[in-house]
Amino acid sequence: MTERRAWFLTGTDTEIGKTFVTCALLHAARAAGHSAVGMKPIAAGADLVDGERVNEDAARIRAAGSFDPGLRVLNPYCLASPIAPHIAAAEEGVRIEPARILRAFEELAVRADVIIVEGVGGFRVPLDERYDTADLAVDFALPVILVVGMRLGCINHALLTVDALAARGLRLAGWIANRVDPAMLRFDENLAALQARIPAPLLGVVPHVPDGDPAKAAGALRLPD
Ligand SMILES: Nc1ncnc2c1ncn2[C@@H]1O[C@H](COP(=O)(O)OP(=O)(O)OP(=O)(O)O)[C@@H](O)[C@H]1O
Ligand SMILES: C[C@H](N)[C@H](N)CCCCCC(=O)O
Ligand SMILES: [Mg+2]
Repeated sequence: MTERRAWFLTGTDTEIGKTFVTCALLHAARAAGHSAVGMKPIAAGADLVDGERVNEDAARIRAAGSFDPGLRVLNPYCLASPIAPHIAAAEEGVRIEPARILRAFEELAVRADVIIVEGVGGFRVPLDERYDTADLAVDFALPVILVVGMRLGCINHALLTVDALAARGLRLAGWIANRVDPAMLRFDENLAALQARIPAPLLGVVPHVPDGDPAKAAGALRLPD
């Protein structure tokens, strides 16, 4: 039997390709013969489909997995507005309970040998007045994958995230450079600056895929050892 492996995937910001890379990693894992699923514990922004709230990230992650664990297992908290989640939750009177998220994770994890959990926004996004996504990563107790959205400003964001992970005792299993901005100037020099400073393996440089199909980026990536 294959050993179960799971990671918490975070990024340098919102809209930098966490979902894109999560899906590409799931495709890469499946191509290597693994049963692979993703999870989006908390999402902000939803459409109503047949009376059920569906978040776009959750739908993309659901489509990329080996099997469908059910939308509310894959995405236990789906808030309506595409805003900071603690504000969306407060507006709806929802309290985010970490225990419910961890139960859902166990439910899907028993059926897969590769699991990728996508955070929300960057690494320290509040979920209520005291708890944030860094606390959630600690509660998951998983090694972390960091997606760096390659655009001006990402070096600072990446290094702050690396420091924040270390401060919580989390292990950075690897990082991925995602070419979210294909027009970034001095790409190679920026990549070299990050490689020299991030104390973890580079798992891949994801090209800009014009049609946004993450399956086409799977070959540019590997899972952490
Ligand atoms: N390498 C890439 N090539 C082409 N398009 C990309 C790439 N990476 C990301 N994108 C596109 O950029 C947009 C933002 O990416 P994505 O939704 O994955 O970001 P995110 O970090 O998950 O955002 P959020 O914080 O909302 O979860 C999407 O439209 C996605 O398809
Ligand atoms: C709605 C959006 N796409 C993200 N899912 C939420 C990003 C929250 C960012 C909060 C912040 O750091 O200011
Ligand atoms: Mg996302």
